[in-house]
Amino acid sequence: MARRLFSMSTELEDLQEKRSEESEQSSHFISRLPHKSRTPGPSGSTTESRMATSSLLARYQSPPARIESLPKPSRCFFRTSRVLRISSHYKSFEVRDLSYRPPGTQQNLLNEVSLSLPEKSFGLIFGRSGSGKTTLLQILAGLSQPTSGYIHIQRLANDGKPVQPPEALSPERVGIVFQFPERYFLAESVLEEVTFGWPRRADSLAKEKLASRLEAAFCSVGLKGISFDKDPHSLSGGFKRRLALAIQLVQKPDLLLLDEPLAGLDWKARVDVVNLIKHLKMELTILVVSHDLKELSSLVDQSWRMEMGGVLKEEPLPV
Ligand SMILES: Nc1ncnc2c1ncn2[C@@H]1O[C@H](COP(=O)(O)OP(=O)(O)OP(=O)(O)O)[C@@H](O)[C@H]1O
Repeated sequence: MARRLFSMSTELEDLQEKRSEESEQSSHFISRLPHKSRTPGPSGSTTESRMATSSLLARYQSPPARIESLPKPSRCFFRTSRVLRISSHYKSFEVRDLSYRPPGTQQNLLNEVSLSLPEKSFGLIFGRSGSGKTTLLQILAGLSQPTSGYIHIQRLANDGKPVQPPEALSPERVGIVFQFPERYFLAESVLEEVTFGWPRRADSLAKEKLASRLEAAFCSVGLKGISFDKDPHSLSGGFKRRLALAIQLVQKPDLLLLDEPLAGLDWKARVDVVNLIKHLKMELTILVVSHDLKELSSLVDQSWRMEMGGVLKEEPLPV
């Protein structure tokens, strides 16, 4: 499969020429959308536009990121099975005293949010609609700048003590899959969708690397063997989510953010996505915002409630 992908490189270059034109059109599209700092009204339309803007920005500014349903995750899993780690250190994602007030507004949407999540664990944020959960994910993905506070990676010894000063978390190391990611698919084929935003003139080594990452990502979400010519809009709900997830996994993120990964899926696709996330958790640190607490509860290592006014409190899932 990697060889096949590699041989598609010329096609890819043509495609990316086209993409550059599309990119201009998309920038135009972005400029036509309401500015992210504009105060949205209560209706869904402005929120929808905001999400579309963020989705496009995520795919242009940082390596692309987003999810879907499936047959069992294939065994050719991303970086394969769990490796016995003989290390006295581990990493933890740390958010400290993070506040956010959109430019031009008078009120903080997030207020001194702090959380820490050890690598290869699963964190879940729940809470009422409008409390600021998605806003937090967007900041962690680097799509908005916090007004104050820090987002760090901290290396810790097994006794939990820091072994060196914290490093800033680079947005390139973060993947984000928005709610209903399929609504933001832009391309007419799976190949175009997944290669959106790839470097236009990659050398053959870089292309080979991307092709092998793509193979691993498709494998890990159970999309191996899918036709690259297929229209992504014609995939089932679950497969669209898988494609959106694969787009993010190509970049090998350290932290994967999922906003309502089960929203809008039928029961079978929901079960599939939960199983897929369970497998991904062996390799990645995952932070999810969701109202589907029951279905995700078996995966949760840590959970927080976001209270109205953007105040985050560590709290077990309600039973
Ligand atoms: N850039 C912005 N400017 C002004 N207000 C904003 C901006 N972004 C988000 N908001 C508002 O902040 C509040 C929190 O929105 P957010 O989408 O983060 O909530 P949420 O907890 O994820 O809600 P839901 O569970 O419904 O998805 C909402 O009232 C939203 O309209």
